[in-house]
Formats: sequence, structure tokens, C-alpha cells
Amino acid sequence: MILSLNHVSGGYLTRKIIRDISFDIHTGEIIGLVGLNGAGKSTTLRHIIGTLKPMDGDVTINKQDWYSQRDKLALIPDKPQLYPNLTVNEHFEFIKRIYQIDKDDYLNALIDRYSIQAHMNKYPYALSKGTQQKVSIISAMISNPTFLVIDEPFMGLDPRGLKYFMEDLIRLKEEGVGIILSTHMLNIAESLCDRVIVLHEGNQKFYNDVPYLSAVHMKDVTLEDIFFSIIEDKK
Ligand SMILES: Nc1ncnc2c1ncn2[C@@H]1O[C@H](COP(=O)(O)OP(=O)(O)OP(=O)(O)O)[C@@H](O)[C@H]1O
Repeated sequence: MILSLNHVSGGYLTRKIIRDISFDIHTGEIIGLVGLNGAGKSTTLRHIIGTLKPMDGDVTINKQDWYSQRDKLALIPDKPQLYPNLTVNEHFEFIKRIYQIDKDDYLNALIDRYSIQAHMNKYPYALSKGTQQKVSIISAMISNPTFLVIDEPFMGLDPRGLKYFMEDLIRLKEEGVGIILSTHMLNIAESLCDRVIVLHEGNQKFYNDVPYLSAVHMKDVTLEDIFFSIIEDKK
């Protein structure tokens, strides 16, 4: 399956933030989205998950309209959005019910892996930011997405959570999930992603295959080198 952004421009009310963005996400690959603060990364992801409608262009899944395919998407937002009146346990039960999934073994393994057993009866206000992020990650994973959209996922995680999360992203990719993640961590983007897009002031400035570029075309040139050459070129 392919999720495509086709010449997408868009933003908020009449304020256009991103312009003419086009790229594909195939199932079984990880795409990175990098750029300075305010470059338009979250805005691009909001067009993919459908909270913003393109002013121009469109988003399709297998050439079909996004709306008819929206159950194939899951989001891990930059700020976890948990239901304030549900405990962690109730939150997972709710996710299982709305997605009609019966994956208790998988859920229990993730609860164990991310060490949140002690928090199962707590409400979101009583959880640390990192634990809220872990609940958000597990919720997205158990919803069985075809495409996983992730906004700045690494910040609140402790080193063990970060390690497990990166391993899980690679596992999901191998299981055929298409992943797009926005991040400021260029080294992680370089090691984890099959392709990286650099957004600068709402424009797509670079889109390519990182391992291929580093290994063949531009030996010894890192994503960081490419990133700063784009940013400085623009000044
Ligand atoms: N809800 C909103 N309403 C109006 N403007 C917004 C809204 N959210 C973001 N913007 C504006 O859109 C522009 C791009 O913001 P966006 O959050 O997409 O950038 P980003 O690349 O994700 O930045 P960061 O790395 O800081 O998270 C900014 O100028 C921001 O002020």
C-alpha cells in the first residue's frame, strides 16, 4: 500500500504554511521528516491524519480518498492526548473496543516492555510526561495500523524506553507498517529512516534515500551536513 501526498499545500484558516509537498510512504518503510522549529512538520502530519484539509492537492491511500481509508492510520502525537477521565487500564480497554481488537497477549507484552504495570490504575494527570508518552505509543501499536504517523516521539522517553521504542519501530516496519516520523534528532533519523524529507519554511527541500546517499553517492556526507547546507543556503 502507498500513502501519497500529492502537491499538498495547506495551513490554518487562510494562512498557508506548507507548499506543494509531494512524497509517498510505502508500507514497510520509515520516512523521516526533519526541519527547524516552525518549518511545518506537525502541519504536514496533520494533513496526513486528516485534522487539516489541504488547500491544494490531496492525500490518498492506494490512490483512494483519505477519508475512506482513515481507519488504516494511527497517530502518536507530540503531546500525548489521553482521555482525562479514564485510567490507563480503561484507556487500553477503550482503544481495544473501538478498534475491535483482541490482542491481550500483545498488549500485556507492551505493558511489561515499557514498564507501566504500576501505573495501570492511575489517571493521566498522575502520570509523568514520559509515561503518558508510553501509553500513547502502546495505544497506537495495539490499534494495528497500516500507517503510523509519529510527531516528535523521542523527547520524553527515558533511555530504556527510547531503545525499546526504536526497536519496536524497526519491528513494525519489518511487519509491513509504513511509518512517518517527525524529529529533531538527525542522528536517529539517519540511522532509522529509509528516506528523509527536509522541510524548510514550509517547502520540501530534500527527499531521498539516506543509506543510499551516504553509502554510494555522497560518501562521508551526513544528514546533518545536508540539513545545514539546506538551511544555510536559504539564509
Ligand atoms: N493551530 C495553529 N494555528 C495557527 N497557526 C499554527 C497552528 N499550529 C502551528 N501553526 C503555525 O504553523 C507554522 C508551522 O508550525 P508547525 O507546528 O507545523 O512546525 P514544526 O516544524 O512542527 O515546528 P516544531 O519543530 O517547533 O514542532 C508555525 O508558524 C506555527 O506558528
